[in-house]
Amino acid sequence: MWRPGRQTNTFSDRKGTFDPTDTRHVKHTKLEVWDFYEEREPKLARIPGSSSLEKYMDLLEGLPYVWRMVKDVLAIPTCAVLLLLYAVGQLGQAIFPALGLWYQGQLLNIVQVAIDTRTVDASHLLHVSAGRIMCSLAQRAMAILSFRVQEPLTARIGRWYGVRLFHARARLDLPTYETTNVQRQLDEVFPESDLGKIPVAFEALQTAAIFVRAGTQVLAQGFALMQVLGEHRDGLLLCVITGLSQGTMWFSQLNAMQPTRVWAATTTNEEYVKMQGWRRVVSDAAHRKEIVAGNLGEYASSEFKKASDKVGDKAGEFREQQRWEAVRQGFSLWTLFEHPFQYVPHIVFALRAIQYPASIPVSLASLHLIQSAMHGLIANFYRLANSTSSVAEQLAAVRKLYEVGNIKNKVQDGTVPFPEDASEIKSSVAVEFRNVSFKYPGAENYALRNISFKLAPGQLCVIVGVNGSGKSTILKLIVRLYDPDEEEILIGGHDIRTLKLHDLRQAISVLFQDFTHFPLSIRDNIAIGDPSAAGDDDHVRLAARLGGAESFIEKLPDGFNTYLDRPVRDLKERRHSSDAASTTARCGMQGIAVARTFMRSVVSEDTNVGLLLFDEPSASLDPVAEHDLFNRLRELRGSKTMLFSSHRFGNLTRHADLILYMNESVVVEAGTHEELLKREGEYANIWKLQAQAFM
Ligand SMILES: Nc1ncnc2c1ncn2[C@@H]1O[C@H](COP(=O)(O)OP(=O)(O)OP(=O)(O)O)[C@@H](O)[C@H]1O
Repeated sequence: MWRPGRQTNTFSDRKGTFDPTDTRHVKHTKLEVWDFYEEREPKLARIPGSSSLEKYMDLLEGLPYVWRMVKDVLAIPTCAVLLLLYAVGQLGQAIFPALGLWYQGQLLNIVQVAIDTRTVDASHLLHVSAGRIMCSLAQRAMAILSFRVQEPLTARIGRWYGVRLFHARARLDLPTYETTNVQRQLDEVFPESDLGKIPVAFEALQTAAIFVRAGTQVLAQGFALMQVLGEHRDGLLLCVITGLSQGTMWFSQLNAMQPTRVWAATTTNEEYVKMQGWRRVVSDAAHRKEIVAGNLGEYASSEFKKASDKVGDKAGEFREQQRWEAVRQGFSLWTLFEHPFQYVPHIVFALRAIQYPASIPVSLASLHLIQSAMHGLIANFYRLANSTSSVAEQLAAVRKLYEVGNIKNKVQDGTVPFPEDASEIKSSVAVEFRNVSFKYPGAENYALRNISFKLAPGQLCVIVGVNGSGKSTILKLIVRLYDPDEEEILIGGHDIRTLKLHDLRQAISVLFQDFTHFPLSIRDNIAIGDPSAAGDDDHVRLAARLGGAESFIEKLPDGFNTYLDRPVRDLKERRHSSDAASTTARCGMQGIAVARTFMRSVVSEDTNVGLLLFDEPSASLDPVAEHDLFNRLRELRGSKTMLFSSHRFGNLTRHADLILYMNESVVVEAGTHEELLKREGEYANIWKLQAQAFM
């Protein structure tokens, strides 16, 4: 935790928390007026590839998932062949450069022999030259092969995992989806934008390929280099010197590239803070009036100067100080010698050339050969070392990828099929709440307390009450968006927790108050109400007609194919039509939502829906449209049980078999309209005040 002393400013690039007084894990540096705290690196972190030692634990945990991933990827059609080609390309790129190096050494031998004996073995020369050229060609061909294969491979793996991840996310229930941990888990796996994103699985394979390739290359090049060295005077000496100079250069570059760890900065220098305060006073137009009217210009200047003199030259912004510190740290005794060290091999070469003038051309060529070989070798060594840590990161990513599929839903599935007898549904279903209490996850107060009521099959229940009284929550519990904390809900005489979730939800048609429109076409928005009939255009059209949306939809230029909110934006500077269309379309949204519900419940003769739930569908309608909708609902529901929530006391309550009048999470009064009027309680009072206006 960050325990603020008298800090006035803190910055941080990375998310993280630490205690600045914990000197074992946090390093404190004074950067002029700033106190800079950074997380100490583990001691081993300087060794390339070890900076993520803790990630190796992830690596172990990730291994079983990798096995699954490999099996999955190989099972994707044609991926096995593509992967094989990719592996060949990668291995080729590792082996051919080493082979080329060996041929180059052979060429040098030929030159050496030519100088010493004045003879050339022409066929050997031809053979070696051809070998050298073939290696170059093959190396290039392997690079092209890898590159060409990568595109279809990435696309195929991406598509396969895309579908899998889509399902992993789509299947989650509400309380699970709303959990912070689950959200974090999903965020880690789903990139914000898919643009140019390489699928995690392919990235992991690619990293593994780089790892294997770099390892093979190090071995092959090392081997070839040994061969070349064995045949050249001073080869080993030149090799060691070149290796040392290049290795150290890499090492210092690597250190310079260390990523910023978790850090924070603060200042306790009061004069610096005062300076910044005055700076704001004069730069912010909001203070100008008072500065001028109060004659504060001179005073402000002298105060600023006083503070500035006290702080002196240390008054830099934190970022600026941090930059200077980085520059300061960049200089060391080693950096002084680093550069001249690069020339040591040349000096050694020059000295030897003076000693053996006859071998100058060969030595020159071997120097070049050894230098470029060492360069490649060391670059590969570092690539290898770095890829070990990224292999660990990739494995962790693969594990997360698969774990998303294992997230358990909080609402547990039941085992009892519903309805056991299909004709049961046709005659609609009974609903009963037995002393149900419920709190939303993380909420302190009850959203429902001791709710009890009973609805016989085919009855109409209207739940009324002010906003926040708990009406919607009753409907949400019936479809098991959440489970009650206490007691039980029965549907058709069964505790709903025992019923198969799919069957239960299949038997219910629900229209939520805060219904949303999917970024799909209007047709699909309606059809989604009943996936089993989604392909039937007449069915969709009828649902739209019954929902009162057909005439509105037909007036749109693209009719049922109109997108209210197009998920793919045209890539041009301005958009005219789509916005205009969506403004007009908004008016018909309610109708589309009702049509979606009807698609499931009333259009089809042999529907399996026995219970209709409407959560304030008339909230945004004017009284005439509301009256219309009520009549339509009453007509169309047939014998189905219906629960209807509303904060208005109007038309529908008079037709209700049961009215639940709710206030502050409890049912205050229950009965028919007549019964409640007779009782002259709260319902009767409010009805008298409100209802006539809507009749
Ligand atoms: N997802 C949620 N998380 C936490 N609390 C919630 C959530 N949804 C509703 N509530 C709270 O539960 C209580 C009952 O809400 P509910 O939505 O059931 O009331 P309502 O009578 O339907 O009102 P409205 O018509 O405004 O939806 C309210 O206090 C509300 O703030």
